[in-house]
Amino acid sequence: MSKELNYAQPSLQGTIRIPGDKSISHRSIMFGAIAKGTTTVEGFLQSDDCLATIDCFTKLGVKILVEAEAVQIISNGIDAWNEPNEILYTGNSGTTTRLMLGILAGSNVSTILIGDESIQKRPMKRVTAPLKQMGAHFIGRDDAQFTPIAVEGKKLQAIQYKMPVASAQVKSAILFAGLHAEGETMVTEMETSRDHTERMLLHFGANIAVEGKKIRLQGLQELRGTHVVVPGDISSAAFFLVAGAIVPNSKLVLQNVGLNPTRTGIMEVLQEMGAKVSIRHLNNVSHEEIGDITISTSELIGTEIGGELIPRLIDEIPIIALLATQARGRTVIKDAEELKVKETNRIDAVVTELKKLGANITATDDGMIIEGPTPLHGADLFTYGDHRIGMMAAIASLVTSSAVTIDNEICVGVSYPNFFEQLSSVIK
Ligand SMILES: O=C(O)C1=C[C@@H](OP(=O)(O)O)[C@@H](O)[C@H](O)C1
Ligand SMILES: C=C(OP(=O)(O)O)C(=O)O
Repeated sequence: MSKELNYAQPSLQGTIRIPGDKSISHRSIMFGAIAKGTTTVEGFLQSDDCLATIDCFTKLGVKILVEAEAVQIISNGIDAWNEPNEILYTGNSGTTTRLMLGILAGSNVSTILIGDESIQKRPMKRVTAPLKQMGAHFIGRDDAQFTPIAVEGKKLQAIQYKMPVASAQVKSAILFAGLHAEGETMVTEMETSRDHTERMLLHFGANIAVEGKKIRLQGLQELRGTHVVVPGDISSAAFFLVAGAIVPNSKLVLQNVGLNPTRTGIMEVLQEMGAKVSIRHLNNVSHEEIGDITISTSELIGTEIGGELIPRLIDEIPIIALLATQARGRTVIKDAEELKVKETNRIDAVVTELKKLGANITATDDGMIIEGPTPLHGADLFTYGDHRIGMMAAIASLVTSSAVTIDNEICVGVSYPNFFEQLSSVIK
């Protein structure tokens, strides 16, 4: 369904409680299903992607009760799962698809995984190849590069794996498989990526050792159900961080934001660009840091973003590109080829759509170059069915001189179902 966004010179004021982190919500269900006993989750993100994860485990016979943000998972452990009589549908979710491949590889069930049109184009060999080295058995298009993929659960062997790509999904798929493999699995990262899997392993009582970019996990450990509190998603907060900084006369307080350092690249970029941003009420929940962030309208300057920062802000790049259109000077985003294999090719999508609004932005092989500040005007924008492109377009419309229309507002439900309600609540 298309949506017209027409805000006449708004200012943004107020407080938003940021909904649950998508990565942590997925993992809370996965670990709850693997562990023996009852797991309770608080602050769960009821978005399309996370519900796809719940649906997969329900089909495997795990009992999962969802009541708004509270979830209860009752499981007798991975060995008690049923062989499903239906195909597991992972929807639009790369995280569900790749992590499930790692989990199912070492289970004792046979299953088939399929996703939506976007998932069917996203590369899976980055997980199926190392998992095969551990003894996993997959059948799928192009040597298990693309879904649908059939998985026959097998006894696995530990692996020592040096990652060729900075990806938390690849790391996590191997760690999940390693948990059900004989011996000690060691993963060495190229760059540090989000470490929610490692932290949740600790939270569920597993023995895991992390030394710099090396992670060691002893196989065949039994996990026990526990209570998990999910912090707010900094990738969702990012849209309001940028809105608060670029919309005139604005001040926003974002509560309950996850501040795990493997995710806070956008905070460093905002500070580097001169944004008026501060953090208060730092706290810890379930092995994750949280806090409240205040942001106000700022004079911004261009910056360079690359190297180890990229995995720590990978999903925020579309909205950071919009931020850069309103900053003085040049912003260079590099080392971000991974954007090409997200829900859509996010280098092409961001550059094409921001150009329609009048931005001075050029695609490069591994990112983009933006010159600013540029006044933006309205246009009909295409989301490519990608939630992060849809939300970037909505935030852009707050600073355009005329209306922006987006072709699909529903896609925001993948990670942020109440995005438009929360946006409306702070527009004055
Ligand atoms: O592990 C995760 O929860 C995620 C890892 C990242 O993907 P990659 O591992 O492909 O970089 C990120 O883009 C995705 O939104 C969530
Ligand atoms: C890339 C994303 O998620 P996934 O890989 O789980 O589809 C995202 O949320 O931006």
